[in-house]
Amino acid sequence: MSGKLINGKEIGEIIRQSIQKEVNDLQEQGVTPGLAVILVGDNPASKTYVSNKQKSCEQIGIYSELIELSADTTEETLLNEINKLNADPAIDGILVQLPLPKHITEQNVIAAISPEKDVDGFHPESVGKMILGQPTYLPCTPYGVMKLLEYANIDVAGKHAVIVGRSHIVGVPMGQLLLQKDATVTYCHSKTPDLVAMTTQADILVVATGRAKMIGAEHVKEGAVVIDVGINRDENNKLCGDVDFDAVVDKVSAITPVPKGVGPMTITMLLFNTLQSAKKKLTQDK
Ligand SMILES: Nc1nc(=O)c2c([nH]1)NC[C@@H]1CN(c3ccc(C(=O)N[C@@H](CCC(=O)O)C(=O)O)cc3)C=[N+]21
Repeated sequence: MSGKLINGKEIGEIIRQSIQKEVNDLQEQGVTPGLAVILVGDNPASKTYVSNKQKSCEQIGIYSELIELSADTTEETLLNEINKLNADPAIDGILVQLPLPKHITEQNVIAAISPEKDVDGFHPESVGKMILGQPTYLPCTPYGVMKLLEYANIDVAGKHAVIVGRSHIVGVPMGQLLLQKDATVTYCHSKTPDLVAMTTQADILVVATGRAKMIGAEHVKEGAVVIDVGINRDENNKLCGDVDFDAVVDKVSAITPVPKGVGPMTITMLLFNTLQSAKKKLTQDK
């Protein structure tokens, strides 16, 4: 049973050790990677995520800057802040915590981030390059999932990967990255008429819907690999995924838990992308 668990905390830790080594090397050359996080409003979940990101930066020697703006901040003010960070040589990566208040148009904000500092990989230029398979910042959550599969020795080529959820930040790029590793990819979403008929065909099932425990035993094929991207609170206010872990664990060959699954990998890949950005600065300056 224990061999089944894909531990994102442990795998993330292994990757962070090599990032930390590279950060140290960079610092010896006089470069400190810097990440700016902009938080608009005071959503408690967002605050927790942001403080996790900051702690992780601190731990491995990445400079981090938090810009906190009130919930009624105008789009114009936010765009001004982004422009300042675009021009700030101490900042290699800019992350605007999503979701944003409704009066702000997310696409305008994402498009304002310099693609050179787009460590989330959300800018249209980054998305385009990802789809074309060109070097770019890959979105941290799908990238983290690919690393989990790699470290868990799960070969993707020729497998049928079924993605549940079609968000621009997880579901859509997830399918793209799996496709690039030669998986056969099926996307499912809220308008899919017979979800069970689709998900039971999955060798690799990735769930990113934001609906607590929506995937049960009836959705999974015996021996499937299940990746749970969801982070929700259950009826007892306990952290849980989009997958009913207890219901499927005996049926699957491998599964990511929540917490300690995909979440820590998202942050790990954010640190990785920030390091890559800082490394570019080094070669450009010389
Ligand atoms: N521009 C932007 N980029 C993001 O990457 C982004 C975002 N906005 N908005 C919100 C989501 C969510 N997200 C998480 C990252 C790590 C954990 C994480 O580390 N979770 C831990 C602990 C969770 C806990 O204790 O609350 C775990 O799953 O083990 C969770 C959630 C990044 N997001």
